Amino acid sequence: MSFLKVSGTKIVDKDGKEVILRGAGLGGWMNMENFISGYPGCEFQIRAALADAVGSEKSEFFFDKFLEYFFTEDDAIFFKSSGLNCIRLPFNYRHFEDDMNPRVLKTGGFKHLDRVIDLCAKHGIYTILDLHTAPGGQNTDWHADAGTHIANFWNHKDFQDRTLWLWKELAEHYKDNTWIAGYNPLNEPTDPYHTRVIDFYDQVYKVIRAVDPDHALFFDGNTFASDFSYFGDVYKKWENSAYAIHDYTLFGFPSSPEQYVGNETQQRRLRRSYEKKREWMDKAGLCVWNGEWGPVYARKEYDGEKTEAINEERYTVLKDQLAIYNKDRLSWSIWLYKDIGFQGMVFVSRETPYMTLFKDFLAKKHRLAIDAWGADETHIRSVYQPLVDLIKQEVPERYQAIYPAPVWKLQDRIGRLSRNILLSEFMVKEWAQHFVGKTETELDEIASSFKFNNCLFRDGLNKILKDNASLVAESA
Ligand SMILES: O[C@@H]1[C@@H](O)[C@H](O[C@@H]2CO[C@@H](O[C@@H]3CO[C@@H](O)[C@H](O)[C@H]3O)[C@H](O)[C@H]2O)OC[C@H]1O
Repeated sequence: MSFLKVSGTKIVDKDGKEVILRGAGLGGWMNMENFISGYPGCEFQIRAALADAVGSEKSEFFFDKFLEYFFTEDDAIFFKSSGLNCIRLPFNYRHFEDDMNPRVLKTGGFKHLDRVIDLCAKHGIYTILDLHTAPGGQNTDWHADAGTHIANFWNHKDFQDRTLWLWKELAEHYKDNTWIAGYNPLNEPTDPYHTRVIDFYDQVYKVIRAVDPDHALFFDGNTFASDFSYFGDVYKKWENSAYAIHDYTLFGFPSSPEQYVGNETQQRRLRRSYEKKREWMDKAGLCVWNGEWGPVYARKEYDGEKTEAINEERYTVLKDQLAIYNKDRLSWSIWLYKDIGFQGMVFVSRETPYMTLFKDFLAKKHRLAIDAWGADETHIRSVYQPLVDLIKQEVPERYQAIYPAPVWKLQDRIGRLSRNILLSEFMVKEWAQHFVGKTETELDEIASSFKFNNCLFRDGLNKILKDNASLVAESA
């Protein structure tokens, strides 16, 4: 077994044979996220709140069990049987470094990461290591686990230096592992100046290469992996590197401007928005990896009778995206492998202890639209409209678009700050309170809700992925 390499526009094995990586992201695991696992706000907040509520011993026990059950050998077997060959593994820097004890490696961080990498390898699945959360927050959203919309990673050299230190440690640890297809040094940067991200990549490239000359690097574009327009000819300095877009389309979300029927105009729009993201790579003849994409799905408990029709529409979007990717022989990683029922290939059954315990709380979260991802907030829009109106009235139009505009419209910014950050913050203790008085056995049962055999399958999605795997195998 030898390392995969980037050669021109392709990923190849040791014989120069093309390998197309098709897989999914293990979001919500070593970087937990609100809509994936059902808590409010950010991971660092719920971890602190749980420790406050039940003590640090029980809290650590619960999270360790959660990490263990979230991905086991059954998951690897199912994943492989879906015709997929690569898992993107997002992780939070906090597993490896404590903010109060910087630059001291927490070796316990490797416990589950090593375990899952080895399990995947055993079943012939490559992995890509994705630093989803860096000190200070490398982007403006909840999944950077910073608790704020200011991506302070770009404002403090020390946050960047700590991340360089961490990548050196990780590269040392994994440099000989040929089942790791590569490193994805930073998920979805949002650098308002567009240049600091390139400087950082250049530094991280050097730090990793000094200890690990072999693994491929996958660099996300700026502004949530969508924009390479400032990258110029920097690629000439970086060998064995691919470039990652995240190809989400509005058509796959409740905020879609129209019903998606896959007509010619809609397909053209789908392709155009994808091509725009990869323009720079195509001009320079570089390798593209689509590190995240995929629709979200309707749920019976919230969307009622419309559920099936909505999901059929989303599957049409999914198939049309796959057709585009197949034509380009694109490597991709769909978002998401497992969650509590919004986007994952598999999801925790509503009958489990976790979902029963949080039934009412989850309904409240949905009613208040506090998770930003795929939220339909039309029913509570009037509450926030006065704030939108006030800003529109008092702030000159030319100052209303703050980066990451235009990706974030004024309405989105207000939603992120007022619901996803502020309102969520008020619900953190309430989430933790659900665990008070539970014994270790009960905590174990709650965590085991995330085990593969306690999950249901999103059959429509899995069938499309499996059929696609057979299709591409035939035409290979
Ligand atoms: O952890 C993931 C996270 O990586 C992912 O981030 C979001 C990606 O999409 C961003 O918005 C898109 C920007 O480009 C436009 O063309 C698309 O229409 C938008 O969807 C969004 O701001 C990021 O938060 O999201 C899911 C998380 O679980």
